[in-house]
Amino acid sequence: MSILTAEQLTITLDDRPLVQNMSLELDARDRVGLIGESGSGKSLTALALLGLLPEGMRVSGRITVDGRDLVGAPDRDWRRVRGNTVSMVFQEPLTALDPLMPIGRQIAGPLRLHQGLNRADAQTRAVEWVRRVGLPEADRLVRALPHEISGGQRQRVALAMALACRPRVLIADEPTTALDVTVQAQILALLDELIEETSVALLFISHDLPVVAKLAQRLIVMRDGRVEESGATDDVLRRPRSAYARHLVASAAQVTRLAVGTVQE
Ligand SMILES: Nc1ncnc2c1ncn2[C@@H]1O[C@H](COP(=O)(O)OP(=O)(O)OP(=O)(O)O)[C@@H](O)[C@H]1O
Repeated sequence: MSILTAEQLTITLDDRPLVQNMSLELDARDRVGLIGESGSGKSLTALALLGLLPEGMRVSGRITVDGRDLVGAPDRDWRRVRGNTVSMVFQEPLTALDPLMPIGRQIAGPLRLHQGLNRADAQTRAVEWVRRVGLPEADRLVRALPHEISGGQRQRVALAMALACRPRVLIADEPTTALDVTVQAQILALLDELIEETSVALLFISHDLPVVAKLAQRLIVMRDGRVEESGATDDVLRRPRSAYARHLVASAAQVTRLAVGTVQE
């Protein structure tokens, strides 16, 4: 049985469809990339999978976690899943972090809530995670507030928070878009290592095809709220079927050629 599925997922606001008939399936160790231009419905899909859609949006279709349909389920059922079975990181880590709480306590919070660890054990685990995500002086850093560390470090903390409870699915929505290119590459390499090590299934959302292609084995291409094309990453890159996917691949190839040209000059 798949861990997480969406079937015929449709999201509407005032009868206007924003996402239509979206389907996806995530099994253990799957790495799926969701790609499309701005406004294509990627983030709303992610929020729907977490039961976090803005007020007023309506969802139809099915979203199952371990076979159980959660569309229309009460928030207490979603809370049991969110941050536990299905976890997330977003573009701006500050949105996930409490500005007034030391980062160690923020990583420890979900461990106490979902895994029932006591304060001391949760804090010890938080220090281990801070170390694991490559942050220096973990013992000291757990006492820092989010604004006292850099953007890249904050995204490492967000990854630690997301993975500490050993979720089975990680949804990462543009997790490196706000970072500069060097830091972006470091976070992607860390993410790659962590998902390999923890066997977590990954849904990686981005508008940047080369970034997605590096991490994902399968791609889902969205446009105007619909799935335009999906398939193995290699197939989509080599033989894009839809005009839109061809355009994405051609633009990415052009950017790569330009970048290579710059290096050679
Ligand atoms: N809170 C909201 N209220 C009204 N419309 C919204 C809201 N959030 C998103 N939309 C609309 O839903 C559609 C899909 O948006 P979504 O944010 O999912 O796109 P996206 O592919 O994630 O884009 P981006 O890459 O810019 O984040 C867009 O037309 C957007 O304008």
